[in-house]
Amino acid sequence: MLTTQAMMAPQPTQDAEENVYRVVERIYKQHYYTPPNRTKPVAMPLPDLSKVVDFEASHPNLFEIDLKENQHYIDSLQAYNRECSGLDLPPLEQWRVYGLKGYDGFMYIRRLIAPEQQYYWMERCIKDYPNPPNITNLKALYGDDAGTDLWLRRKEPDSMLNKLAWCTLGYQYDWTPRKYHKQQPVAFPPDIASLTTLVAHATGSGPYLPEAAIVNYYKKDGNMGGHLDNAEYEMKKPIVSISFGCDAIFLLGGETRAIEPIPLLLRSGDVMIMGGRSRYCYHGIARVMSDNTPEHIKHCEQEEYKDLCSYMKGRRLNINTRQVFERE
Ligand SMILES: O=C(O)CCC(=O)C(=O)O
Ligand SMILES: [Fe+2]
Repeated sequence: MLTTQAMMAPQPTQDAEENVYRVVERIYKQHYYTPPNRTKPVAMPLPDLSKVVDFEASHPNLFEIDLKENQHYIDSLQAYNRECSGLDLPPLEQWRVYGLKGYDGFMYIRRLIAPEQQYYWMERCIKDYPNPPNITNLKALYGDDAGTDLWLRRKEPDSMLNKLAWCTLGYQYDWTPRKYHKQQPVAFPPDIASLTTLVAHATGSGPYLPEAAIVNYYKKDGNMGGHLDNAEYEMKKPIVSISFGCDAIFLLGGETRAIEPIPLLLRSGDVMIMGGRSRYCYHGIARVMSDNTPEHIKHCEQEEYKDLCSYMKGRRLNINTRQVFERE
């Protein structure tokens, strides 16, 4: 997978029929144009969003999934997780889980992470995860320590916070050969491990060992090109993907770019489980909806999170985890 446009390998030109993924991506992407009497480009108006699947509304391709069968196991796991990292998730019977027709193994949990908890995760993403020994996109450009204390140093003239695009946790993925380094991984954050293990168990994908994660930092109107995540040796285990900040239009495509992708609206606090067929499908972020900063971020009432929330206006964060190696 590729996180910044700068890192994207040039794509061979394909006609529209072969690359319908790209065609749909262009529809939703933020475009700019420079009117004749202006010097600065202006944003084009929003495209028609009526085809975007919104998990907050009903849609013929969505169906609700009942997880109650796993209740006993999840109760104990949840108690354990709450103790070790204070994840304050709703009880399982309140989880609203959706499946998507045609994508066996794909699940979407709506509003799993309450606004209060979202502040915690956004703070971790911005203040902690980019610090060494974790690796960020800044390392290749500015050296090993470039990701250190980005938040504390945000007001310094040479602050690099705005250039942060991704950080990798656990087993380090090397973008050039597109492989994982098998050497001793960097310690995986226990809070992300608890949350994603719990989600995987609750949705029937346990045991799950999150061994690598990517945190993506999207700027205003940002996007991520369509890609496959197929570098993991274990592909039967899902990618667990969590959204924070502005809404985004995610495209879930097929096994090739010739299959038309479905646009999905991802919202802050929602969790997506890309398992089964969807684990092998092209996907990406066509657009961050920067005008839709959620209320609890736009008008944060909590003193300690006000600065963080003001930074998050127009932005989006995503944490996604992978089990890299086959076990048992
Ligand atoms: O930001 C997202 O929701 C998608 C991220 C993604 O696909 C990736 O990092 O591989
Ligand atoms: Fe991906």
